[in-house]
Amino acid sequence: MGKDINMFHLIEHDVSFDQNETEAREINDEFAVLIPEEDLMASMSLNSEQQHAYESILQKVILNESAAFFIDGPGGTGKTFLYKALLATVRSRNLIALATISSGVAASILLGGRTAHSRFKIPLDLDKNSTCCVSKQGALAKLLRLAKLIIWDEVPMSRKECMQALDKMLRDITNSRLPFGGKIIVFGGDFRQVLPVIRKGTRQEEVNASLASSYLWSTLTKIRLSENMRARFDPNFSNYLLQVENGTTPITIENKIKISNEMLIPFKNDVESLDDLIDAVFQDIGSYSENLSEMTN
Ligand SMILES: Nc1ncnc2c1ncn2[C@@H]1O[C@H](COP(=O)(O)OP(=O)(O)OP(=O)(O)O)[C@@H](O)[C@H]1O
Repeated sequence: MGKDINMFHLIEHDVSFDQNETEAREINDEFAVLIPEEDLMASMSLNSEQQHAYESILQKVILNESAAFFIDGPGGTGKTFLYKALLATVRSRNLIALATISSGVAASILLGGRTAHSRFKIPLDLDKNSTCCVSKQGALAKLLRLAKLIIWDEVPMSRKECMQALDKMLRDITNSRLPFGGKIIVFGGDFRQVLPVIRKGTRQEEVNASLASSYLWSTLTKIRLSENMRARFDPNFSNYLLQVENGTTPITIENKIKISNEMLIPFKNDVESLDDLIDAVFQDIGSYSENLSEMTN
């Protein structure tokens, strides 16, 4: 547990926080999250797989029906694009949608995004009986009960006990036996990317630690995205990426991935080849300072 600020005697009188004020702040902060125009428009340019996911999830929000999804998609298939469309649509109806993600850096990609550990108060030392440090009467519990949609991206890299702790806590604060207390949860990620880190663990131990090995896995509706939107104008490259992720690329004798010749920049010398590489990857790098969104995309 954190320390009480009053222990440090920084000022003469004790600092106390009013429960109602804290509640109001937690909730107002969520209502105050900006909704970018481009996220609102995103729902109009979804591909057919994203559209199917978007409609299935939104229908549950509209009907207020319990549901838990897993969006399974290799890198670049538009998972983040889909979350942005969902968050914007739900928030534009003046409803609370919480955006969380397993890693800190990535939390900044989704507006209002927080790490799942911080948002749900998941303890760092976890075992199968752990639950989140959320008081049933507290401000966070109230916010979670109000939330119409909870998104947790990059879930394959978190240990299953994290999602199980969330499940237990939500059942507790909602007094419900339904998975995740009947809330609408969208997990997403790609098991081909990063699995939970287990110190000196074997591949099997990593798999056993992941959500796919949890009792929760069978309760999730799986929706697959397969069209690589990042490399959609380059089908050869997008097929190649999929082969790498599926472990089906040809490998060289040193057990390294073989990159096909058309993807290689021929070596001339250190300086020229580095320039060629930068030009090939970034094309018009000088223009990026004027257009940040082009750089991030
Ligand atoms: N329907 C769409 N229309 C136009 N652009 C899209 C669409 N879906 C995704 N994109 C674009 O494709 C790129 C990849 O999408 P996104 O970042 O959402 O993929 P991702 O599945 O989250 O990838 P990763 O797993 O690598 O994080 C982004 O530039 C995004 O803006």
